[in-house]
Amino acid sequence: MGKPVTIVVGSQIWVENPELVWIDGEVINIKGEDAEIQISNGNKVVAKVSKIYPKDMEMPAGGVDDMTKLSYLHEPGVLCNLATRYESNEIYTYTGNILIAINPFQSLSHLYDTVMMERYNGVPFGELGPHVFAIADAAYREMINEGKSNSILVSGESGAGKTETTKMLMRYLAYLGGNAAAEGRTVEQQVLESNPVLEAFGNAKTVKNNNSSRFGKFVEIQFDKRGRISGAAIRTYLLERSRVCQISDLERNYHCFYLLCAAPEQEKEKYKLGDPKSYHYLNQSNCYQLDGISDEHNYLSTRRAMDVVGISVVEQEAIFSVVAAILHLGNIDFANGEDNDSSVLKNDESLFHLQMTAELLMCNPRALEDALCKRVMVTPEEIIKRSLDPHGATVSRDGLAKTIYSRLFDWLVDKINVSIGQDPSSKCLIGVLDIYGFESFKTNSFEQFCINYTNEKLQQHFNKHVFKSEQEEYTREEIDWSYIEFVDNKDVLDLIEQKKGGIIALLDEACMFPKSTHDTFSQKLYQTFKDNKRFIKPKLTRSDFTIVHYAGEVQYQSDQFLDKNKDYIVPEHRDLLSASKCSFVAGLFPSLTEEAAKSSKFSSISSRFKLQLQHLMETLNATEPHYIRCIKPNNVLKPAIFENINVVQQLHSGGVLEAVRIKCAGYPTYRSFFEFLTRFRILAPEVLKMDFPENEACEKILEKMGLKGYQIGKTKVFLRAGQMAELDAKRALMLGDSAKVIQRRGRTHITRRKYVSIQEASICVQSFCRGELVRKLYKLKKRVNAVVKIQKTARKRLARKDYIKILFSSVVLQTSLRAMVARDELRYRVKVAIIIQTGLRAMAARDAFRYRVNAAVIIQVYEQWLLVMLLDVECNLSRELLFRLTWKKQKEKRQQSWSPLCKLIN
Ligand SMILES: Nc1ncnc2c1ncn2[C@@H]1O[C@H](COP(=O)(O)OP(=O)(O)OP(=O)(O)O)[C@@H](O)[C@H]1O
Repeated sequence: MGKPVTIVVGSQIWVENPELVWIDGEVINIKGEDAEIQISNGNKVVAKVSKIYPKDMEMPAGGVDDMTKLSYLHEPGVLCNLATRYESNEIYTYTGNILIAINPFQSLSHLYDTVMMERYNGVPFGELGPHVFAIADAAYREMINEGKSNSILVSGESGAGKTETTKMLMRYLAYLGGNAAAEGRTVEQQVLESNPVLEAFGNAKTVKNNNSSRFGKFVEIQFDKRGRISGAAIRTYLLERSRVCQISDLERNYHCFYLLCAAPEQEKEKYKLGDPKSYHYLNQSNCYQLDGISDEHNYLSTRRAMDVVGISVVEQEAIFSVVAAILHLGNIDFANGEDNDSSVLKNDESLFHLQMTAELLMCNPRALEDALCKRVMVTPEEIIKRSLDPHGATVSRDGLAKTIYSRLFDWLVDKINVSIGQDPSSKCLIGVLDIYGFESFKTNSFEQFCINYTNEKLQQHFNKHVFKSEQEEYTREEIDWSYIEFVDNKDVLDLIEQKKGGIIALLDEACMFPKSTHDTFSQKLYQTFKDNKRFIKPKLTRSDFTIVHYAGEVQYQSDQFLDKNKDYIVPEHRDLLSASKCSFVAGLFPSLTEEAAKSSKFSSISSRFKLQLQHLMETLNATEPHYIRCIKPNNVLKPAIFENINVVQQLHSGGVLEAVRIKCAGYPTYRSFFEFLTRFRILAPEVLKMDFPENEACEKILEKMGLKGYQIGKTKVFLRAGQMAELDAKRALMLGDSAKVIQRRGRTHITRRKYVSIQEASICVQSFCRGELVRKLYKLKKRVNAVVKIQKTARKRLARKDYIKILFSSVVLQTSLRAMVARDELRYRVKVAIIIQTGLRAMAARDAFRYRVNAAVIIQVYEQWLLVMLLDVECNLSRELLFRLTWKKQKEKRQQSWSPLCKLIN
């Protein structure tokens, strides 16, 4: 781990926290060895300076896709990066070339579709984001290009996603190396379809995983020269046999039992099967159904998969007969027999199940009962048949069930292997290892011992590989790495597997010695390993022992070690089944002579397992390994929950933090010259001014900072653990000082700008206000004017209306008056005229009268005149003329007196 080196007041750091494992905060005070920290949840804590780690404040918000890009490669940094990425559903992250896969517990189908496969096909490693396809692609390319076998090791705790990851790997490899136009069952189809078959018989629901593989698996995919899949082989490791007879609550037995109980009625009838609740091997737990899973449907798909992998219908019938026989076998109960320590079938029900078991296994029911209730003891003198008490018979029954099931499983694996076929001419293979991760429970038995032993083996392989790849990087960069210490767990492995005096050897020895008990075995262990640092005798127990594994201490309970280690089949059981009339059942139990020929020596589960592991390690050592570490982010199996405590534990047990430690033992941080100069030029600006080559410039900076032990490679600067932090701390100080100046100037600038802008703003506001006021005033004035105008117009209209009214009235008045006057005048004139006319007429009449009178006078005169005058004519004429002149003058005088009246009339 990168040691915290330079922590100063103001440093951003990580400090231990009981709930979150690590929490970030800021150092606010340092007193000697103690630092006072303001943590991000608002509290203050005091911690030892040596126990706090610097936080990378320049880490991108979404985290980095490769842990080696972290400036500080330490546990909190790794954890924070994983949590950040998981939050945005980035479930894959590299640590160098190790892929960390965090179980999303939700379908992310877009990550695994054909488009994604096409994207990753042939793309150099690291060019695209971290992905399981990238690992498979790298393995495939390496195999094709360098002609070297590769292996992909997938590990993690139960439910972490190993099997899912393995399936994705196999799908991708089948995509890369598949025969597109092949007819019938192709090898890759068979390899892929072997999964559901193995899962049906080797997987079960546990509290940790609804589909937990109860065995380890190494799938070798063989390729021909053109990179096409030409064969495959599946090796399995350590099937959990005890599950067949014993299950805890909330767990289930192997899926195949439930699938068969959900088979179509006519099939169930054939095997005389009923409800799962009626079978002892299934009803020890109350869990029968899995949420969202249909056993009925899975039964049919398992049968289909069996067809694809080449298991004939007859063989399938035989397989399910054996599965049904095991269920019936479990229901055979025993009661005390007549003799002491003897047993008999408990009741008719047991008899029925015994008969069904015998029928399905095609063996003699009597012989089956004998095999369960009796033991044959061979002594040098004679062969004795001894009865077993009910408990002994039950143990014998369970032993038989376990043996039959494990042999059935081995047969399935062999069959799949034969059916898929191996390619003897293949030179290259890709092996995919899906193996149980490190386990540490409250009670740890023989199974956990074997599992943890496997993990120690794989850890050693992992350490060597990580160490080697580190060395390769150093060699590429031509730097000296000779003094880097190799982190090894050889001492734990020696403790377990050493030929002489290792735990396995002592266990085998105990198993061979008939009088051994777990107590004597434990005492032997305590005695032998009392000085071993990796072995602890726990206080307060008589037979437990603790091993200090690379991932932590595990306390084992040794009480069942001896029984579980015995790889032993009761001869009566073997004789019974090898004599079965069913060739399939007989084939599962080869006769003693054949088997004895195979192995004459004593065999124990642990030593057989050790041998298997040795073979596995040999295979792995001959390949180029790639590692995938699966992590289970929470125990509630729900998406989007990241429990730091769980994850840290798994990072430890999966060796990720060990890999980090190996890196830290060498040069955990390296940066290209450019990156280094970009980040640290501030520490020696004068160096950059002098135009040195990049490597010299880096060296000058490091010298100036007084660092020792770093190395300058061809393209990169390699720093020892903590040096990055030291440089960063100095950079932080310098940045701090510069920041103060910048801040001061900045603040001045900002304040000035603020002032100016406030000023401008206030002017703007003022002018706006003024404008607004004026606008309002103008508006008011405009309104007043408008009002005045309106008033004026209104008044005008009113006045005009009045005027018109008055005018009209006055005209009417005038007219009336004038009419009246005219009428009066007319009347007056008419009167006058009448008067005048009367007067005139009267005058005229008088004139006419006078005239006539005159005329008559004249005439009379004239006549007298004529008479008299004939004599005086002349005198008369003058008189006439005179008269006429006088009359005319009178007329004119009258006319003159009448003229004003005539005018008035006119
Ligand atoms: N990449 C993934 N995408 C979606 N779901 C996943 C993924 N990986 C795992 N899971 C979910 O997690 C469950 C457990 O995964 P899996 O069976 O692969 O775990 P495992 O590590 O093989 O466990 P065991 O050791 O018990 O067999 C799966 O059934 C699936 O629901």
